[in-house]
Amino acid sequence: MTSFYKSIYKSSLTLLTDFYQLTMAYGYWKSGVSEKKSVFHLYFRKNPFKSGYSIASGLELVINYINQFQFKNEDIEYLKNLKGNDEKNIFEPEFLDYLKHLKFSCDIDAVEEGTVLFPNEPILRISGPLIQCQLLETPLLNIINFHTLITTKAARIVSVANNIPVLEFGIRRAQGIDGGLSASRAAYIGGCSGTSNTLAGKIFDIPVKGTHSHSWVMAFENELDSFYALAKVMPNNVVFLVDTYDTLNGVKKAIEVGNWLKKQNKKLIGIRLDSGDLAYLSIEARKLLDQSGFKDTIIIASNDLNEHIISSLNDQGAAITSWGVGTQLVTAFDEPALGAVYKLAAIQNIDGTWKHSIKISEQSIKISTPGILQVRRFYKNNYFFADMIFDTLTEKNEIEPIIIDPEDINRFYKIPKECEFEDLLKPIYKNGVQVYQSPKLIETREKCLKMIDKLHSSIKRLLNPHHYPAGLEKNLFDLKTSLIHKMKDKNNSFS
Ligand SMILES: Nc1ncnc2c1ncn2[C@@H]1O[C@H](COP(=O)(O)OP(=O)(O)OP(=O)(O)O)[C@@H](O)[C@H]1O
Ligand SMILES: O=P(O)(O)OC[C@H]1O[C@H](OP(=O)(O)OP(=O)(O)O)[C@H](O)[C@@H]1O
Ligand SMILES: O=C(O)c1cccnc1
Repeated sequence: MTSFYKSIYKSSLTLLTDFYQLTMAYGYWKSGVSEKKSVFHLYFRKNPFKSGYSIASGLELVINYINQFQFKNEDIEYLKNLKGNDEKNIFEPEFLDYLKHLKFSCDIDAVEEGTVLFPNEPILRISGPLIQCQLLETPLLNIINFHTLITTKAARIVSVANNIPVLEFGIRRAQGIDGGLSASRAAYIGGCSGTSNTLAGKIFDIPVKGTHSHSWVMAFENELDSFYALAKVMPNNVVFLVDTYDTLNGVKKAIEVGNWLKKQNKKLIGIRLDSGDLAYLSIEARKLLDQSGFKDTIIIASNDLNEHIISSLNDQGAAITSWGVGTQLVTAFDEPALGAVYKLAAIQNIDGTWKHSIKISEQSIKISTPGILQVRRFYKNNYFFADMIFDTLTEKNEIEPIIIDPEDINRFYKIPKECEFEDLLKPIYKNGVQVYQSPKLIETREKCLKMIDKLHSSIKRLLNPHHYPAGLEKNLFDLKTSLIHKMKDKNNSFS
């Protein structure tokens, strides 16, 4: 998949960053702090779509990005010629030389793709020279924000689809070429069964699927001729779009051609409905198909579907056996950005000890969490029980089995002794060397589906999902509270 990056983006992606990252990098270098060891976390503050959970996604693309991270001659040439307001070069040659020889040397720990995750839990933890951590902020957010958003959307759609396949049909309405490719990949991780996006199929090894469009029907004298033509050209892959003129009439014509296919020892695989009342039409279509002996013929529905419409159609008893979902999935239509952030959480002192860093805000949701964090997931009876964010600087034997939600201190939970646990952040890079290999995409998809099974149904429901118990380990909560008080005192004092 790395070759995909090389072929689509022929030149380097290192400058795919906000310009202020480069000016700050210059500032760190000039101030002599560029090599100070620092720790940053990437996390989101709230689940998108009013969901009870999210799914971490995008790590393999992060790895691809990091593996090409290097200032190439062409990047340096570009930066060299940038002028400030005074018409002078912004960056001095020694700094550009430093960038030219910069070699990625950070540690990265990450939550694996397809993992269920909750607000404030780091998806990525980056530790290393301040300058490198800073330069990575924008691209890491770009990749993880979009991927996690779309995988979460797909998981929600798949979760209401009652084990019926969901096909991703979105490339025509996606946010540009990379938006479309990334969305196809992310949607597959979230449980979609295939994509109509053939390049995504080729690059990411996702099953490609499809029917035909209205223009196929319109290109022939009449609907019946168009169905016969398709049946003759592709007798093993016949799915007719039946709504070009009149849906139920279209179904009858599909049945006529289906009978012809039977005589050729072939099968009418399916029909697709793309307009009108999908509940009523699917039920009526099913009756017509069954009466004519086409009990196995599938009914695919499409038309601006989303998780709410699919859920409603199921409640209405719709006889749909496959869903085609495009626009609303690949654009995350109802909430088009995840809003994950990247915050400095600790910085090393000269003596090797760590100084905790915190960002204060009037909005408690925006106050960052200090420390070198890890996420511990507790299990009970094979279900997720609770998640604890703790500071790895806290001595092991001092970690308390109590978690407190920093946004609502009335939500605190005691972890029973019998709970098993797993730490979610896994080593991906150590001192700049990759120590993790991404699984195959199909394995990530399976893992994601299995993991969603371990979530209690109350957390998965679309409307007002139950709040999953997650929060800060007690010591970390206390540390954060005392730092907030300290910072407020310090910044409010006029002496
Ligand atoms: N029974 C149903 N219950 C709830 N929503 C439905 C039902 N049937 C269709 N929808 C959804 O309603 C929305 C609008 O459907 P509508 O029937 O107005 O479209 P349409 O008439 O086919 O229009 P167009 O031809 O522009 O696609 C779509 O998102 C569709 O998926
Ligand atoms: O509705 P989505 O979830 O995005 O699914 C993809 C849509 O793309 C096609 O529509 P087309 O571009 O032909 O437009 P139309 O059906 O709306 O006329 C297809 O018939 C679906 O309706
Ligand atoms: O193959 C299909 O049926 C398809 C593909 C893209 C968009 N809508 C439908």
